[in-house]
Amino acid sequence: MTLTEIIDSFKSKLNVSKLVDSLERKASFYEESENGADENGSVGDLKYNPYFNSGNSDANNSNGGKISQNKDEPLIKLINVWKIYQMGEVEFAALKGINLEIYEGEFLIILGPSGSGKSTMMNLLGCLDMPSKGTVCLNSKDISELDESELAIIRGKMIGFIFQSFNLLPTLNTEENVLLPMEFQEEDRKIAREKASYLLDIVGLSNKKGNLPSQLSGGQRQRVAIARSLAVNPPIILADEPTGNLDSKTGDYILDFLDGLHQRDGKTIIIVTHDVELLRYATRVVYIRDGEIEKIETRPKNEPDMKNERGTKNEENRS
Ligand SMILES: Nc1ncnc2c1ncn2[C@@H]1O[C@H](COP(=O)(O)OP(=O)(O)OP(=O)(O)O)[C@@H](O)[C@H]1O
Repeated sequence: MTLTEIIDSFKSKLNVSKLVDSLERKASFYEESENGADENGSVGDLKYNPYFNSGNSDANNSNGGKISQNKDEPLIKLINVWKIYQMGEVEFAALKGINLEIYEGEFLIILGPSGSGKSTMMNLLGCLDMPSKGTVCLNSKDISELDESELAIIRGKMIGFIFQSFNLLPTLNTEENVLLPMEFQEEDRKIAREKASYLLDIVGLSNKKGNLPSQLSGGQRQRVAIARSLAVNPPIILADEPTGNLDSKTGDYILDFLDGLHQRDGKTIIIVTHDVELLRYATRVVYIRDGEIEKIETRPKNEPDMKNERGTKNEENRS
């Protein structure tokens, strides 16, 4: 199947939730370790690009990936949200009355043990699934009032997804995987290729444009996934265990990269994870257990002792 045929078939459905559901959610474990950066670029060493950041280009988000709404309004709001899975006669409540507001510019971590409801929450925050009860608002719009194609469009513009299993299309090469969301947004082909080229440059994969996912390491695949998530310059990056399948050194690169997007570009980052190591990046932590919010903690970003903790860890990794 050619790229055009794949895109056409996706467009005809415009139902990304089904697409995502059907994509592989469980990644194979990559034992290989890699440096996290290629010779022609290092992850985390972001160059400022006015094309993406100035807001006066013809990028899809004409405000340069920022939101023009009232800053006092949450970007995403969950009001008494329940998710109940039906298994034959049996019902299971994976989320029980969640209330949460997420604001522009946060680095929010949703932390909980296995089975606590993190992925279920991520699917609702990303509008990939609908709640059984309660309301989810994206940019002040109740998503239940949008039809599937309206939802796919607003989701496509607002949210970049990073999954632990990368969710790259196996038959598309690196560049084509990054181009895919821009094709959905009907981006001009030439501009789209320029953006893909820029994004692959900043994630250090300019020399891997023609490689299929199977010809990349785990860390490289995750970097392709990050480049793809940034393709339409979304204001929100939503990541499900973004380092779950990476060695700790590559994981640190990926997190530093996301941290740069947060600190430098003001992007709103939301990560769901069970890994307490990631908390040092957060401005707010939501602890969930058994489908309920246990507590919410606001954290000073990059406290000195946290930096030391990170420095020590990186030193250990280098040795
Ligand atoms: N489609 C489904 N049908 C029935 N039960 C489900 C379904 N999806 C999830 N669950 C249940 O809902 C609960 C929350 O699942 P979820 O995947 O959100 O947890 P999680 O915190 O992401 O777990 P993990 O960290 O192990 O991925 C679990 O008990 C799980 O068994």
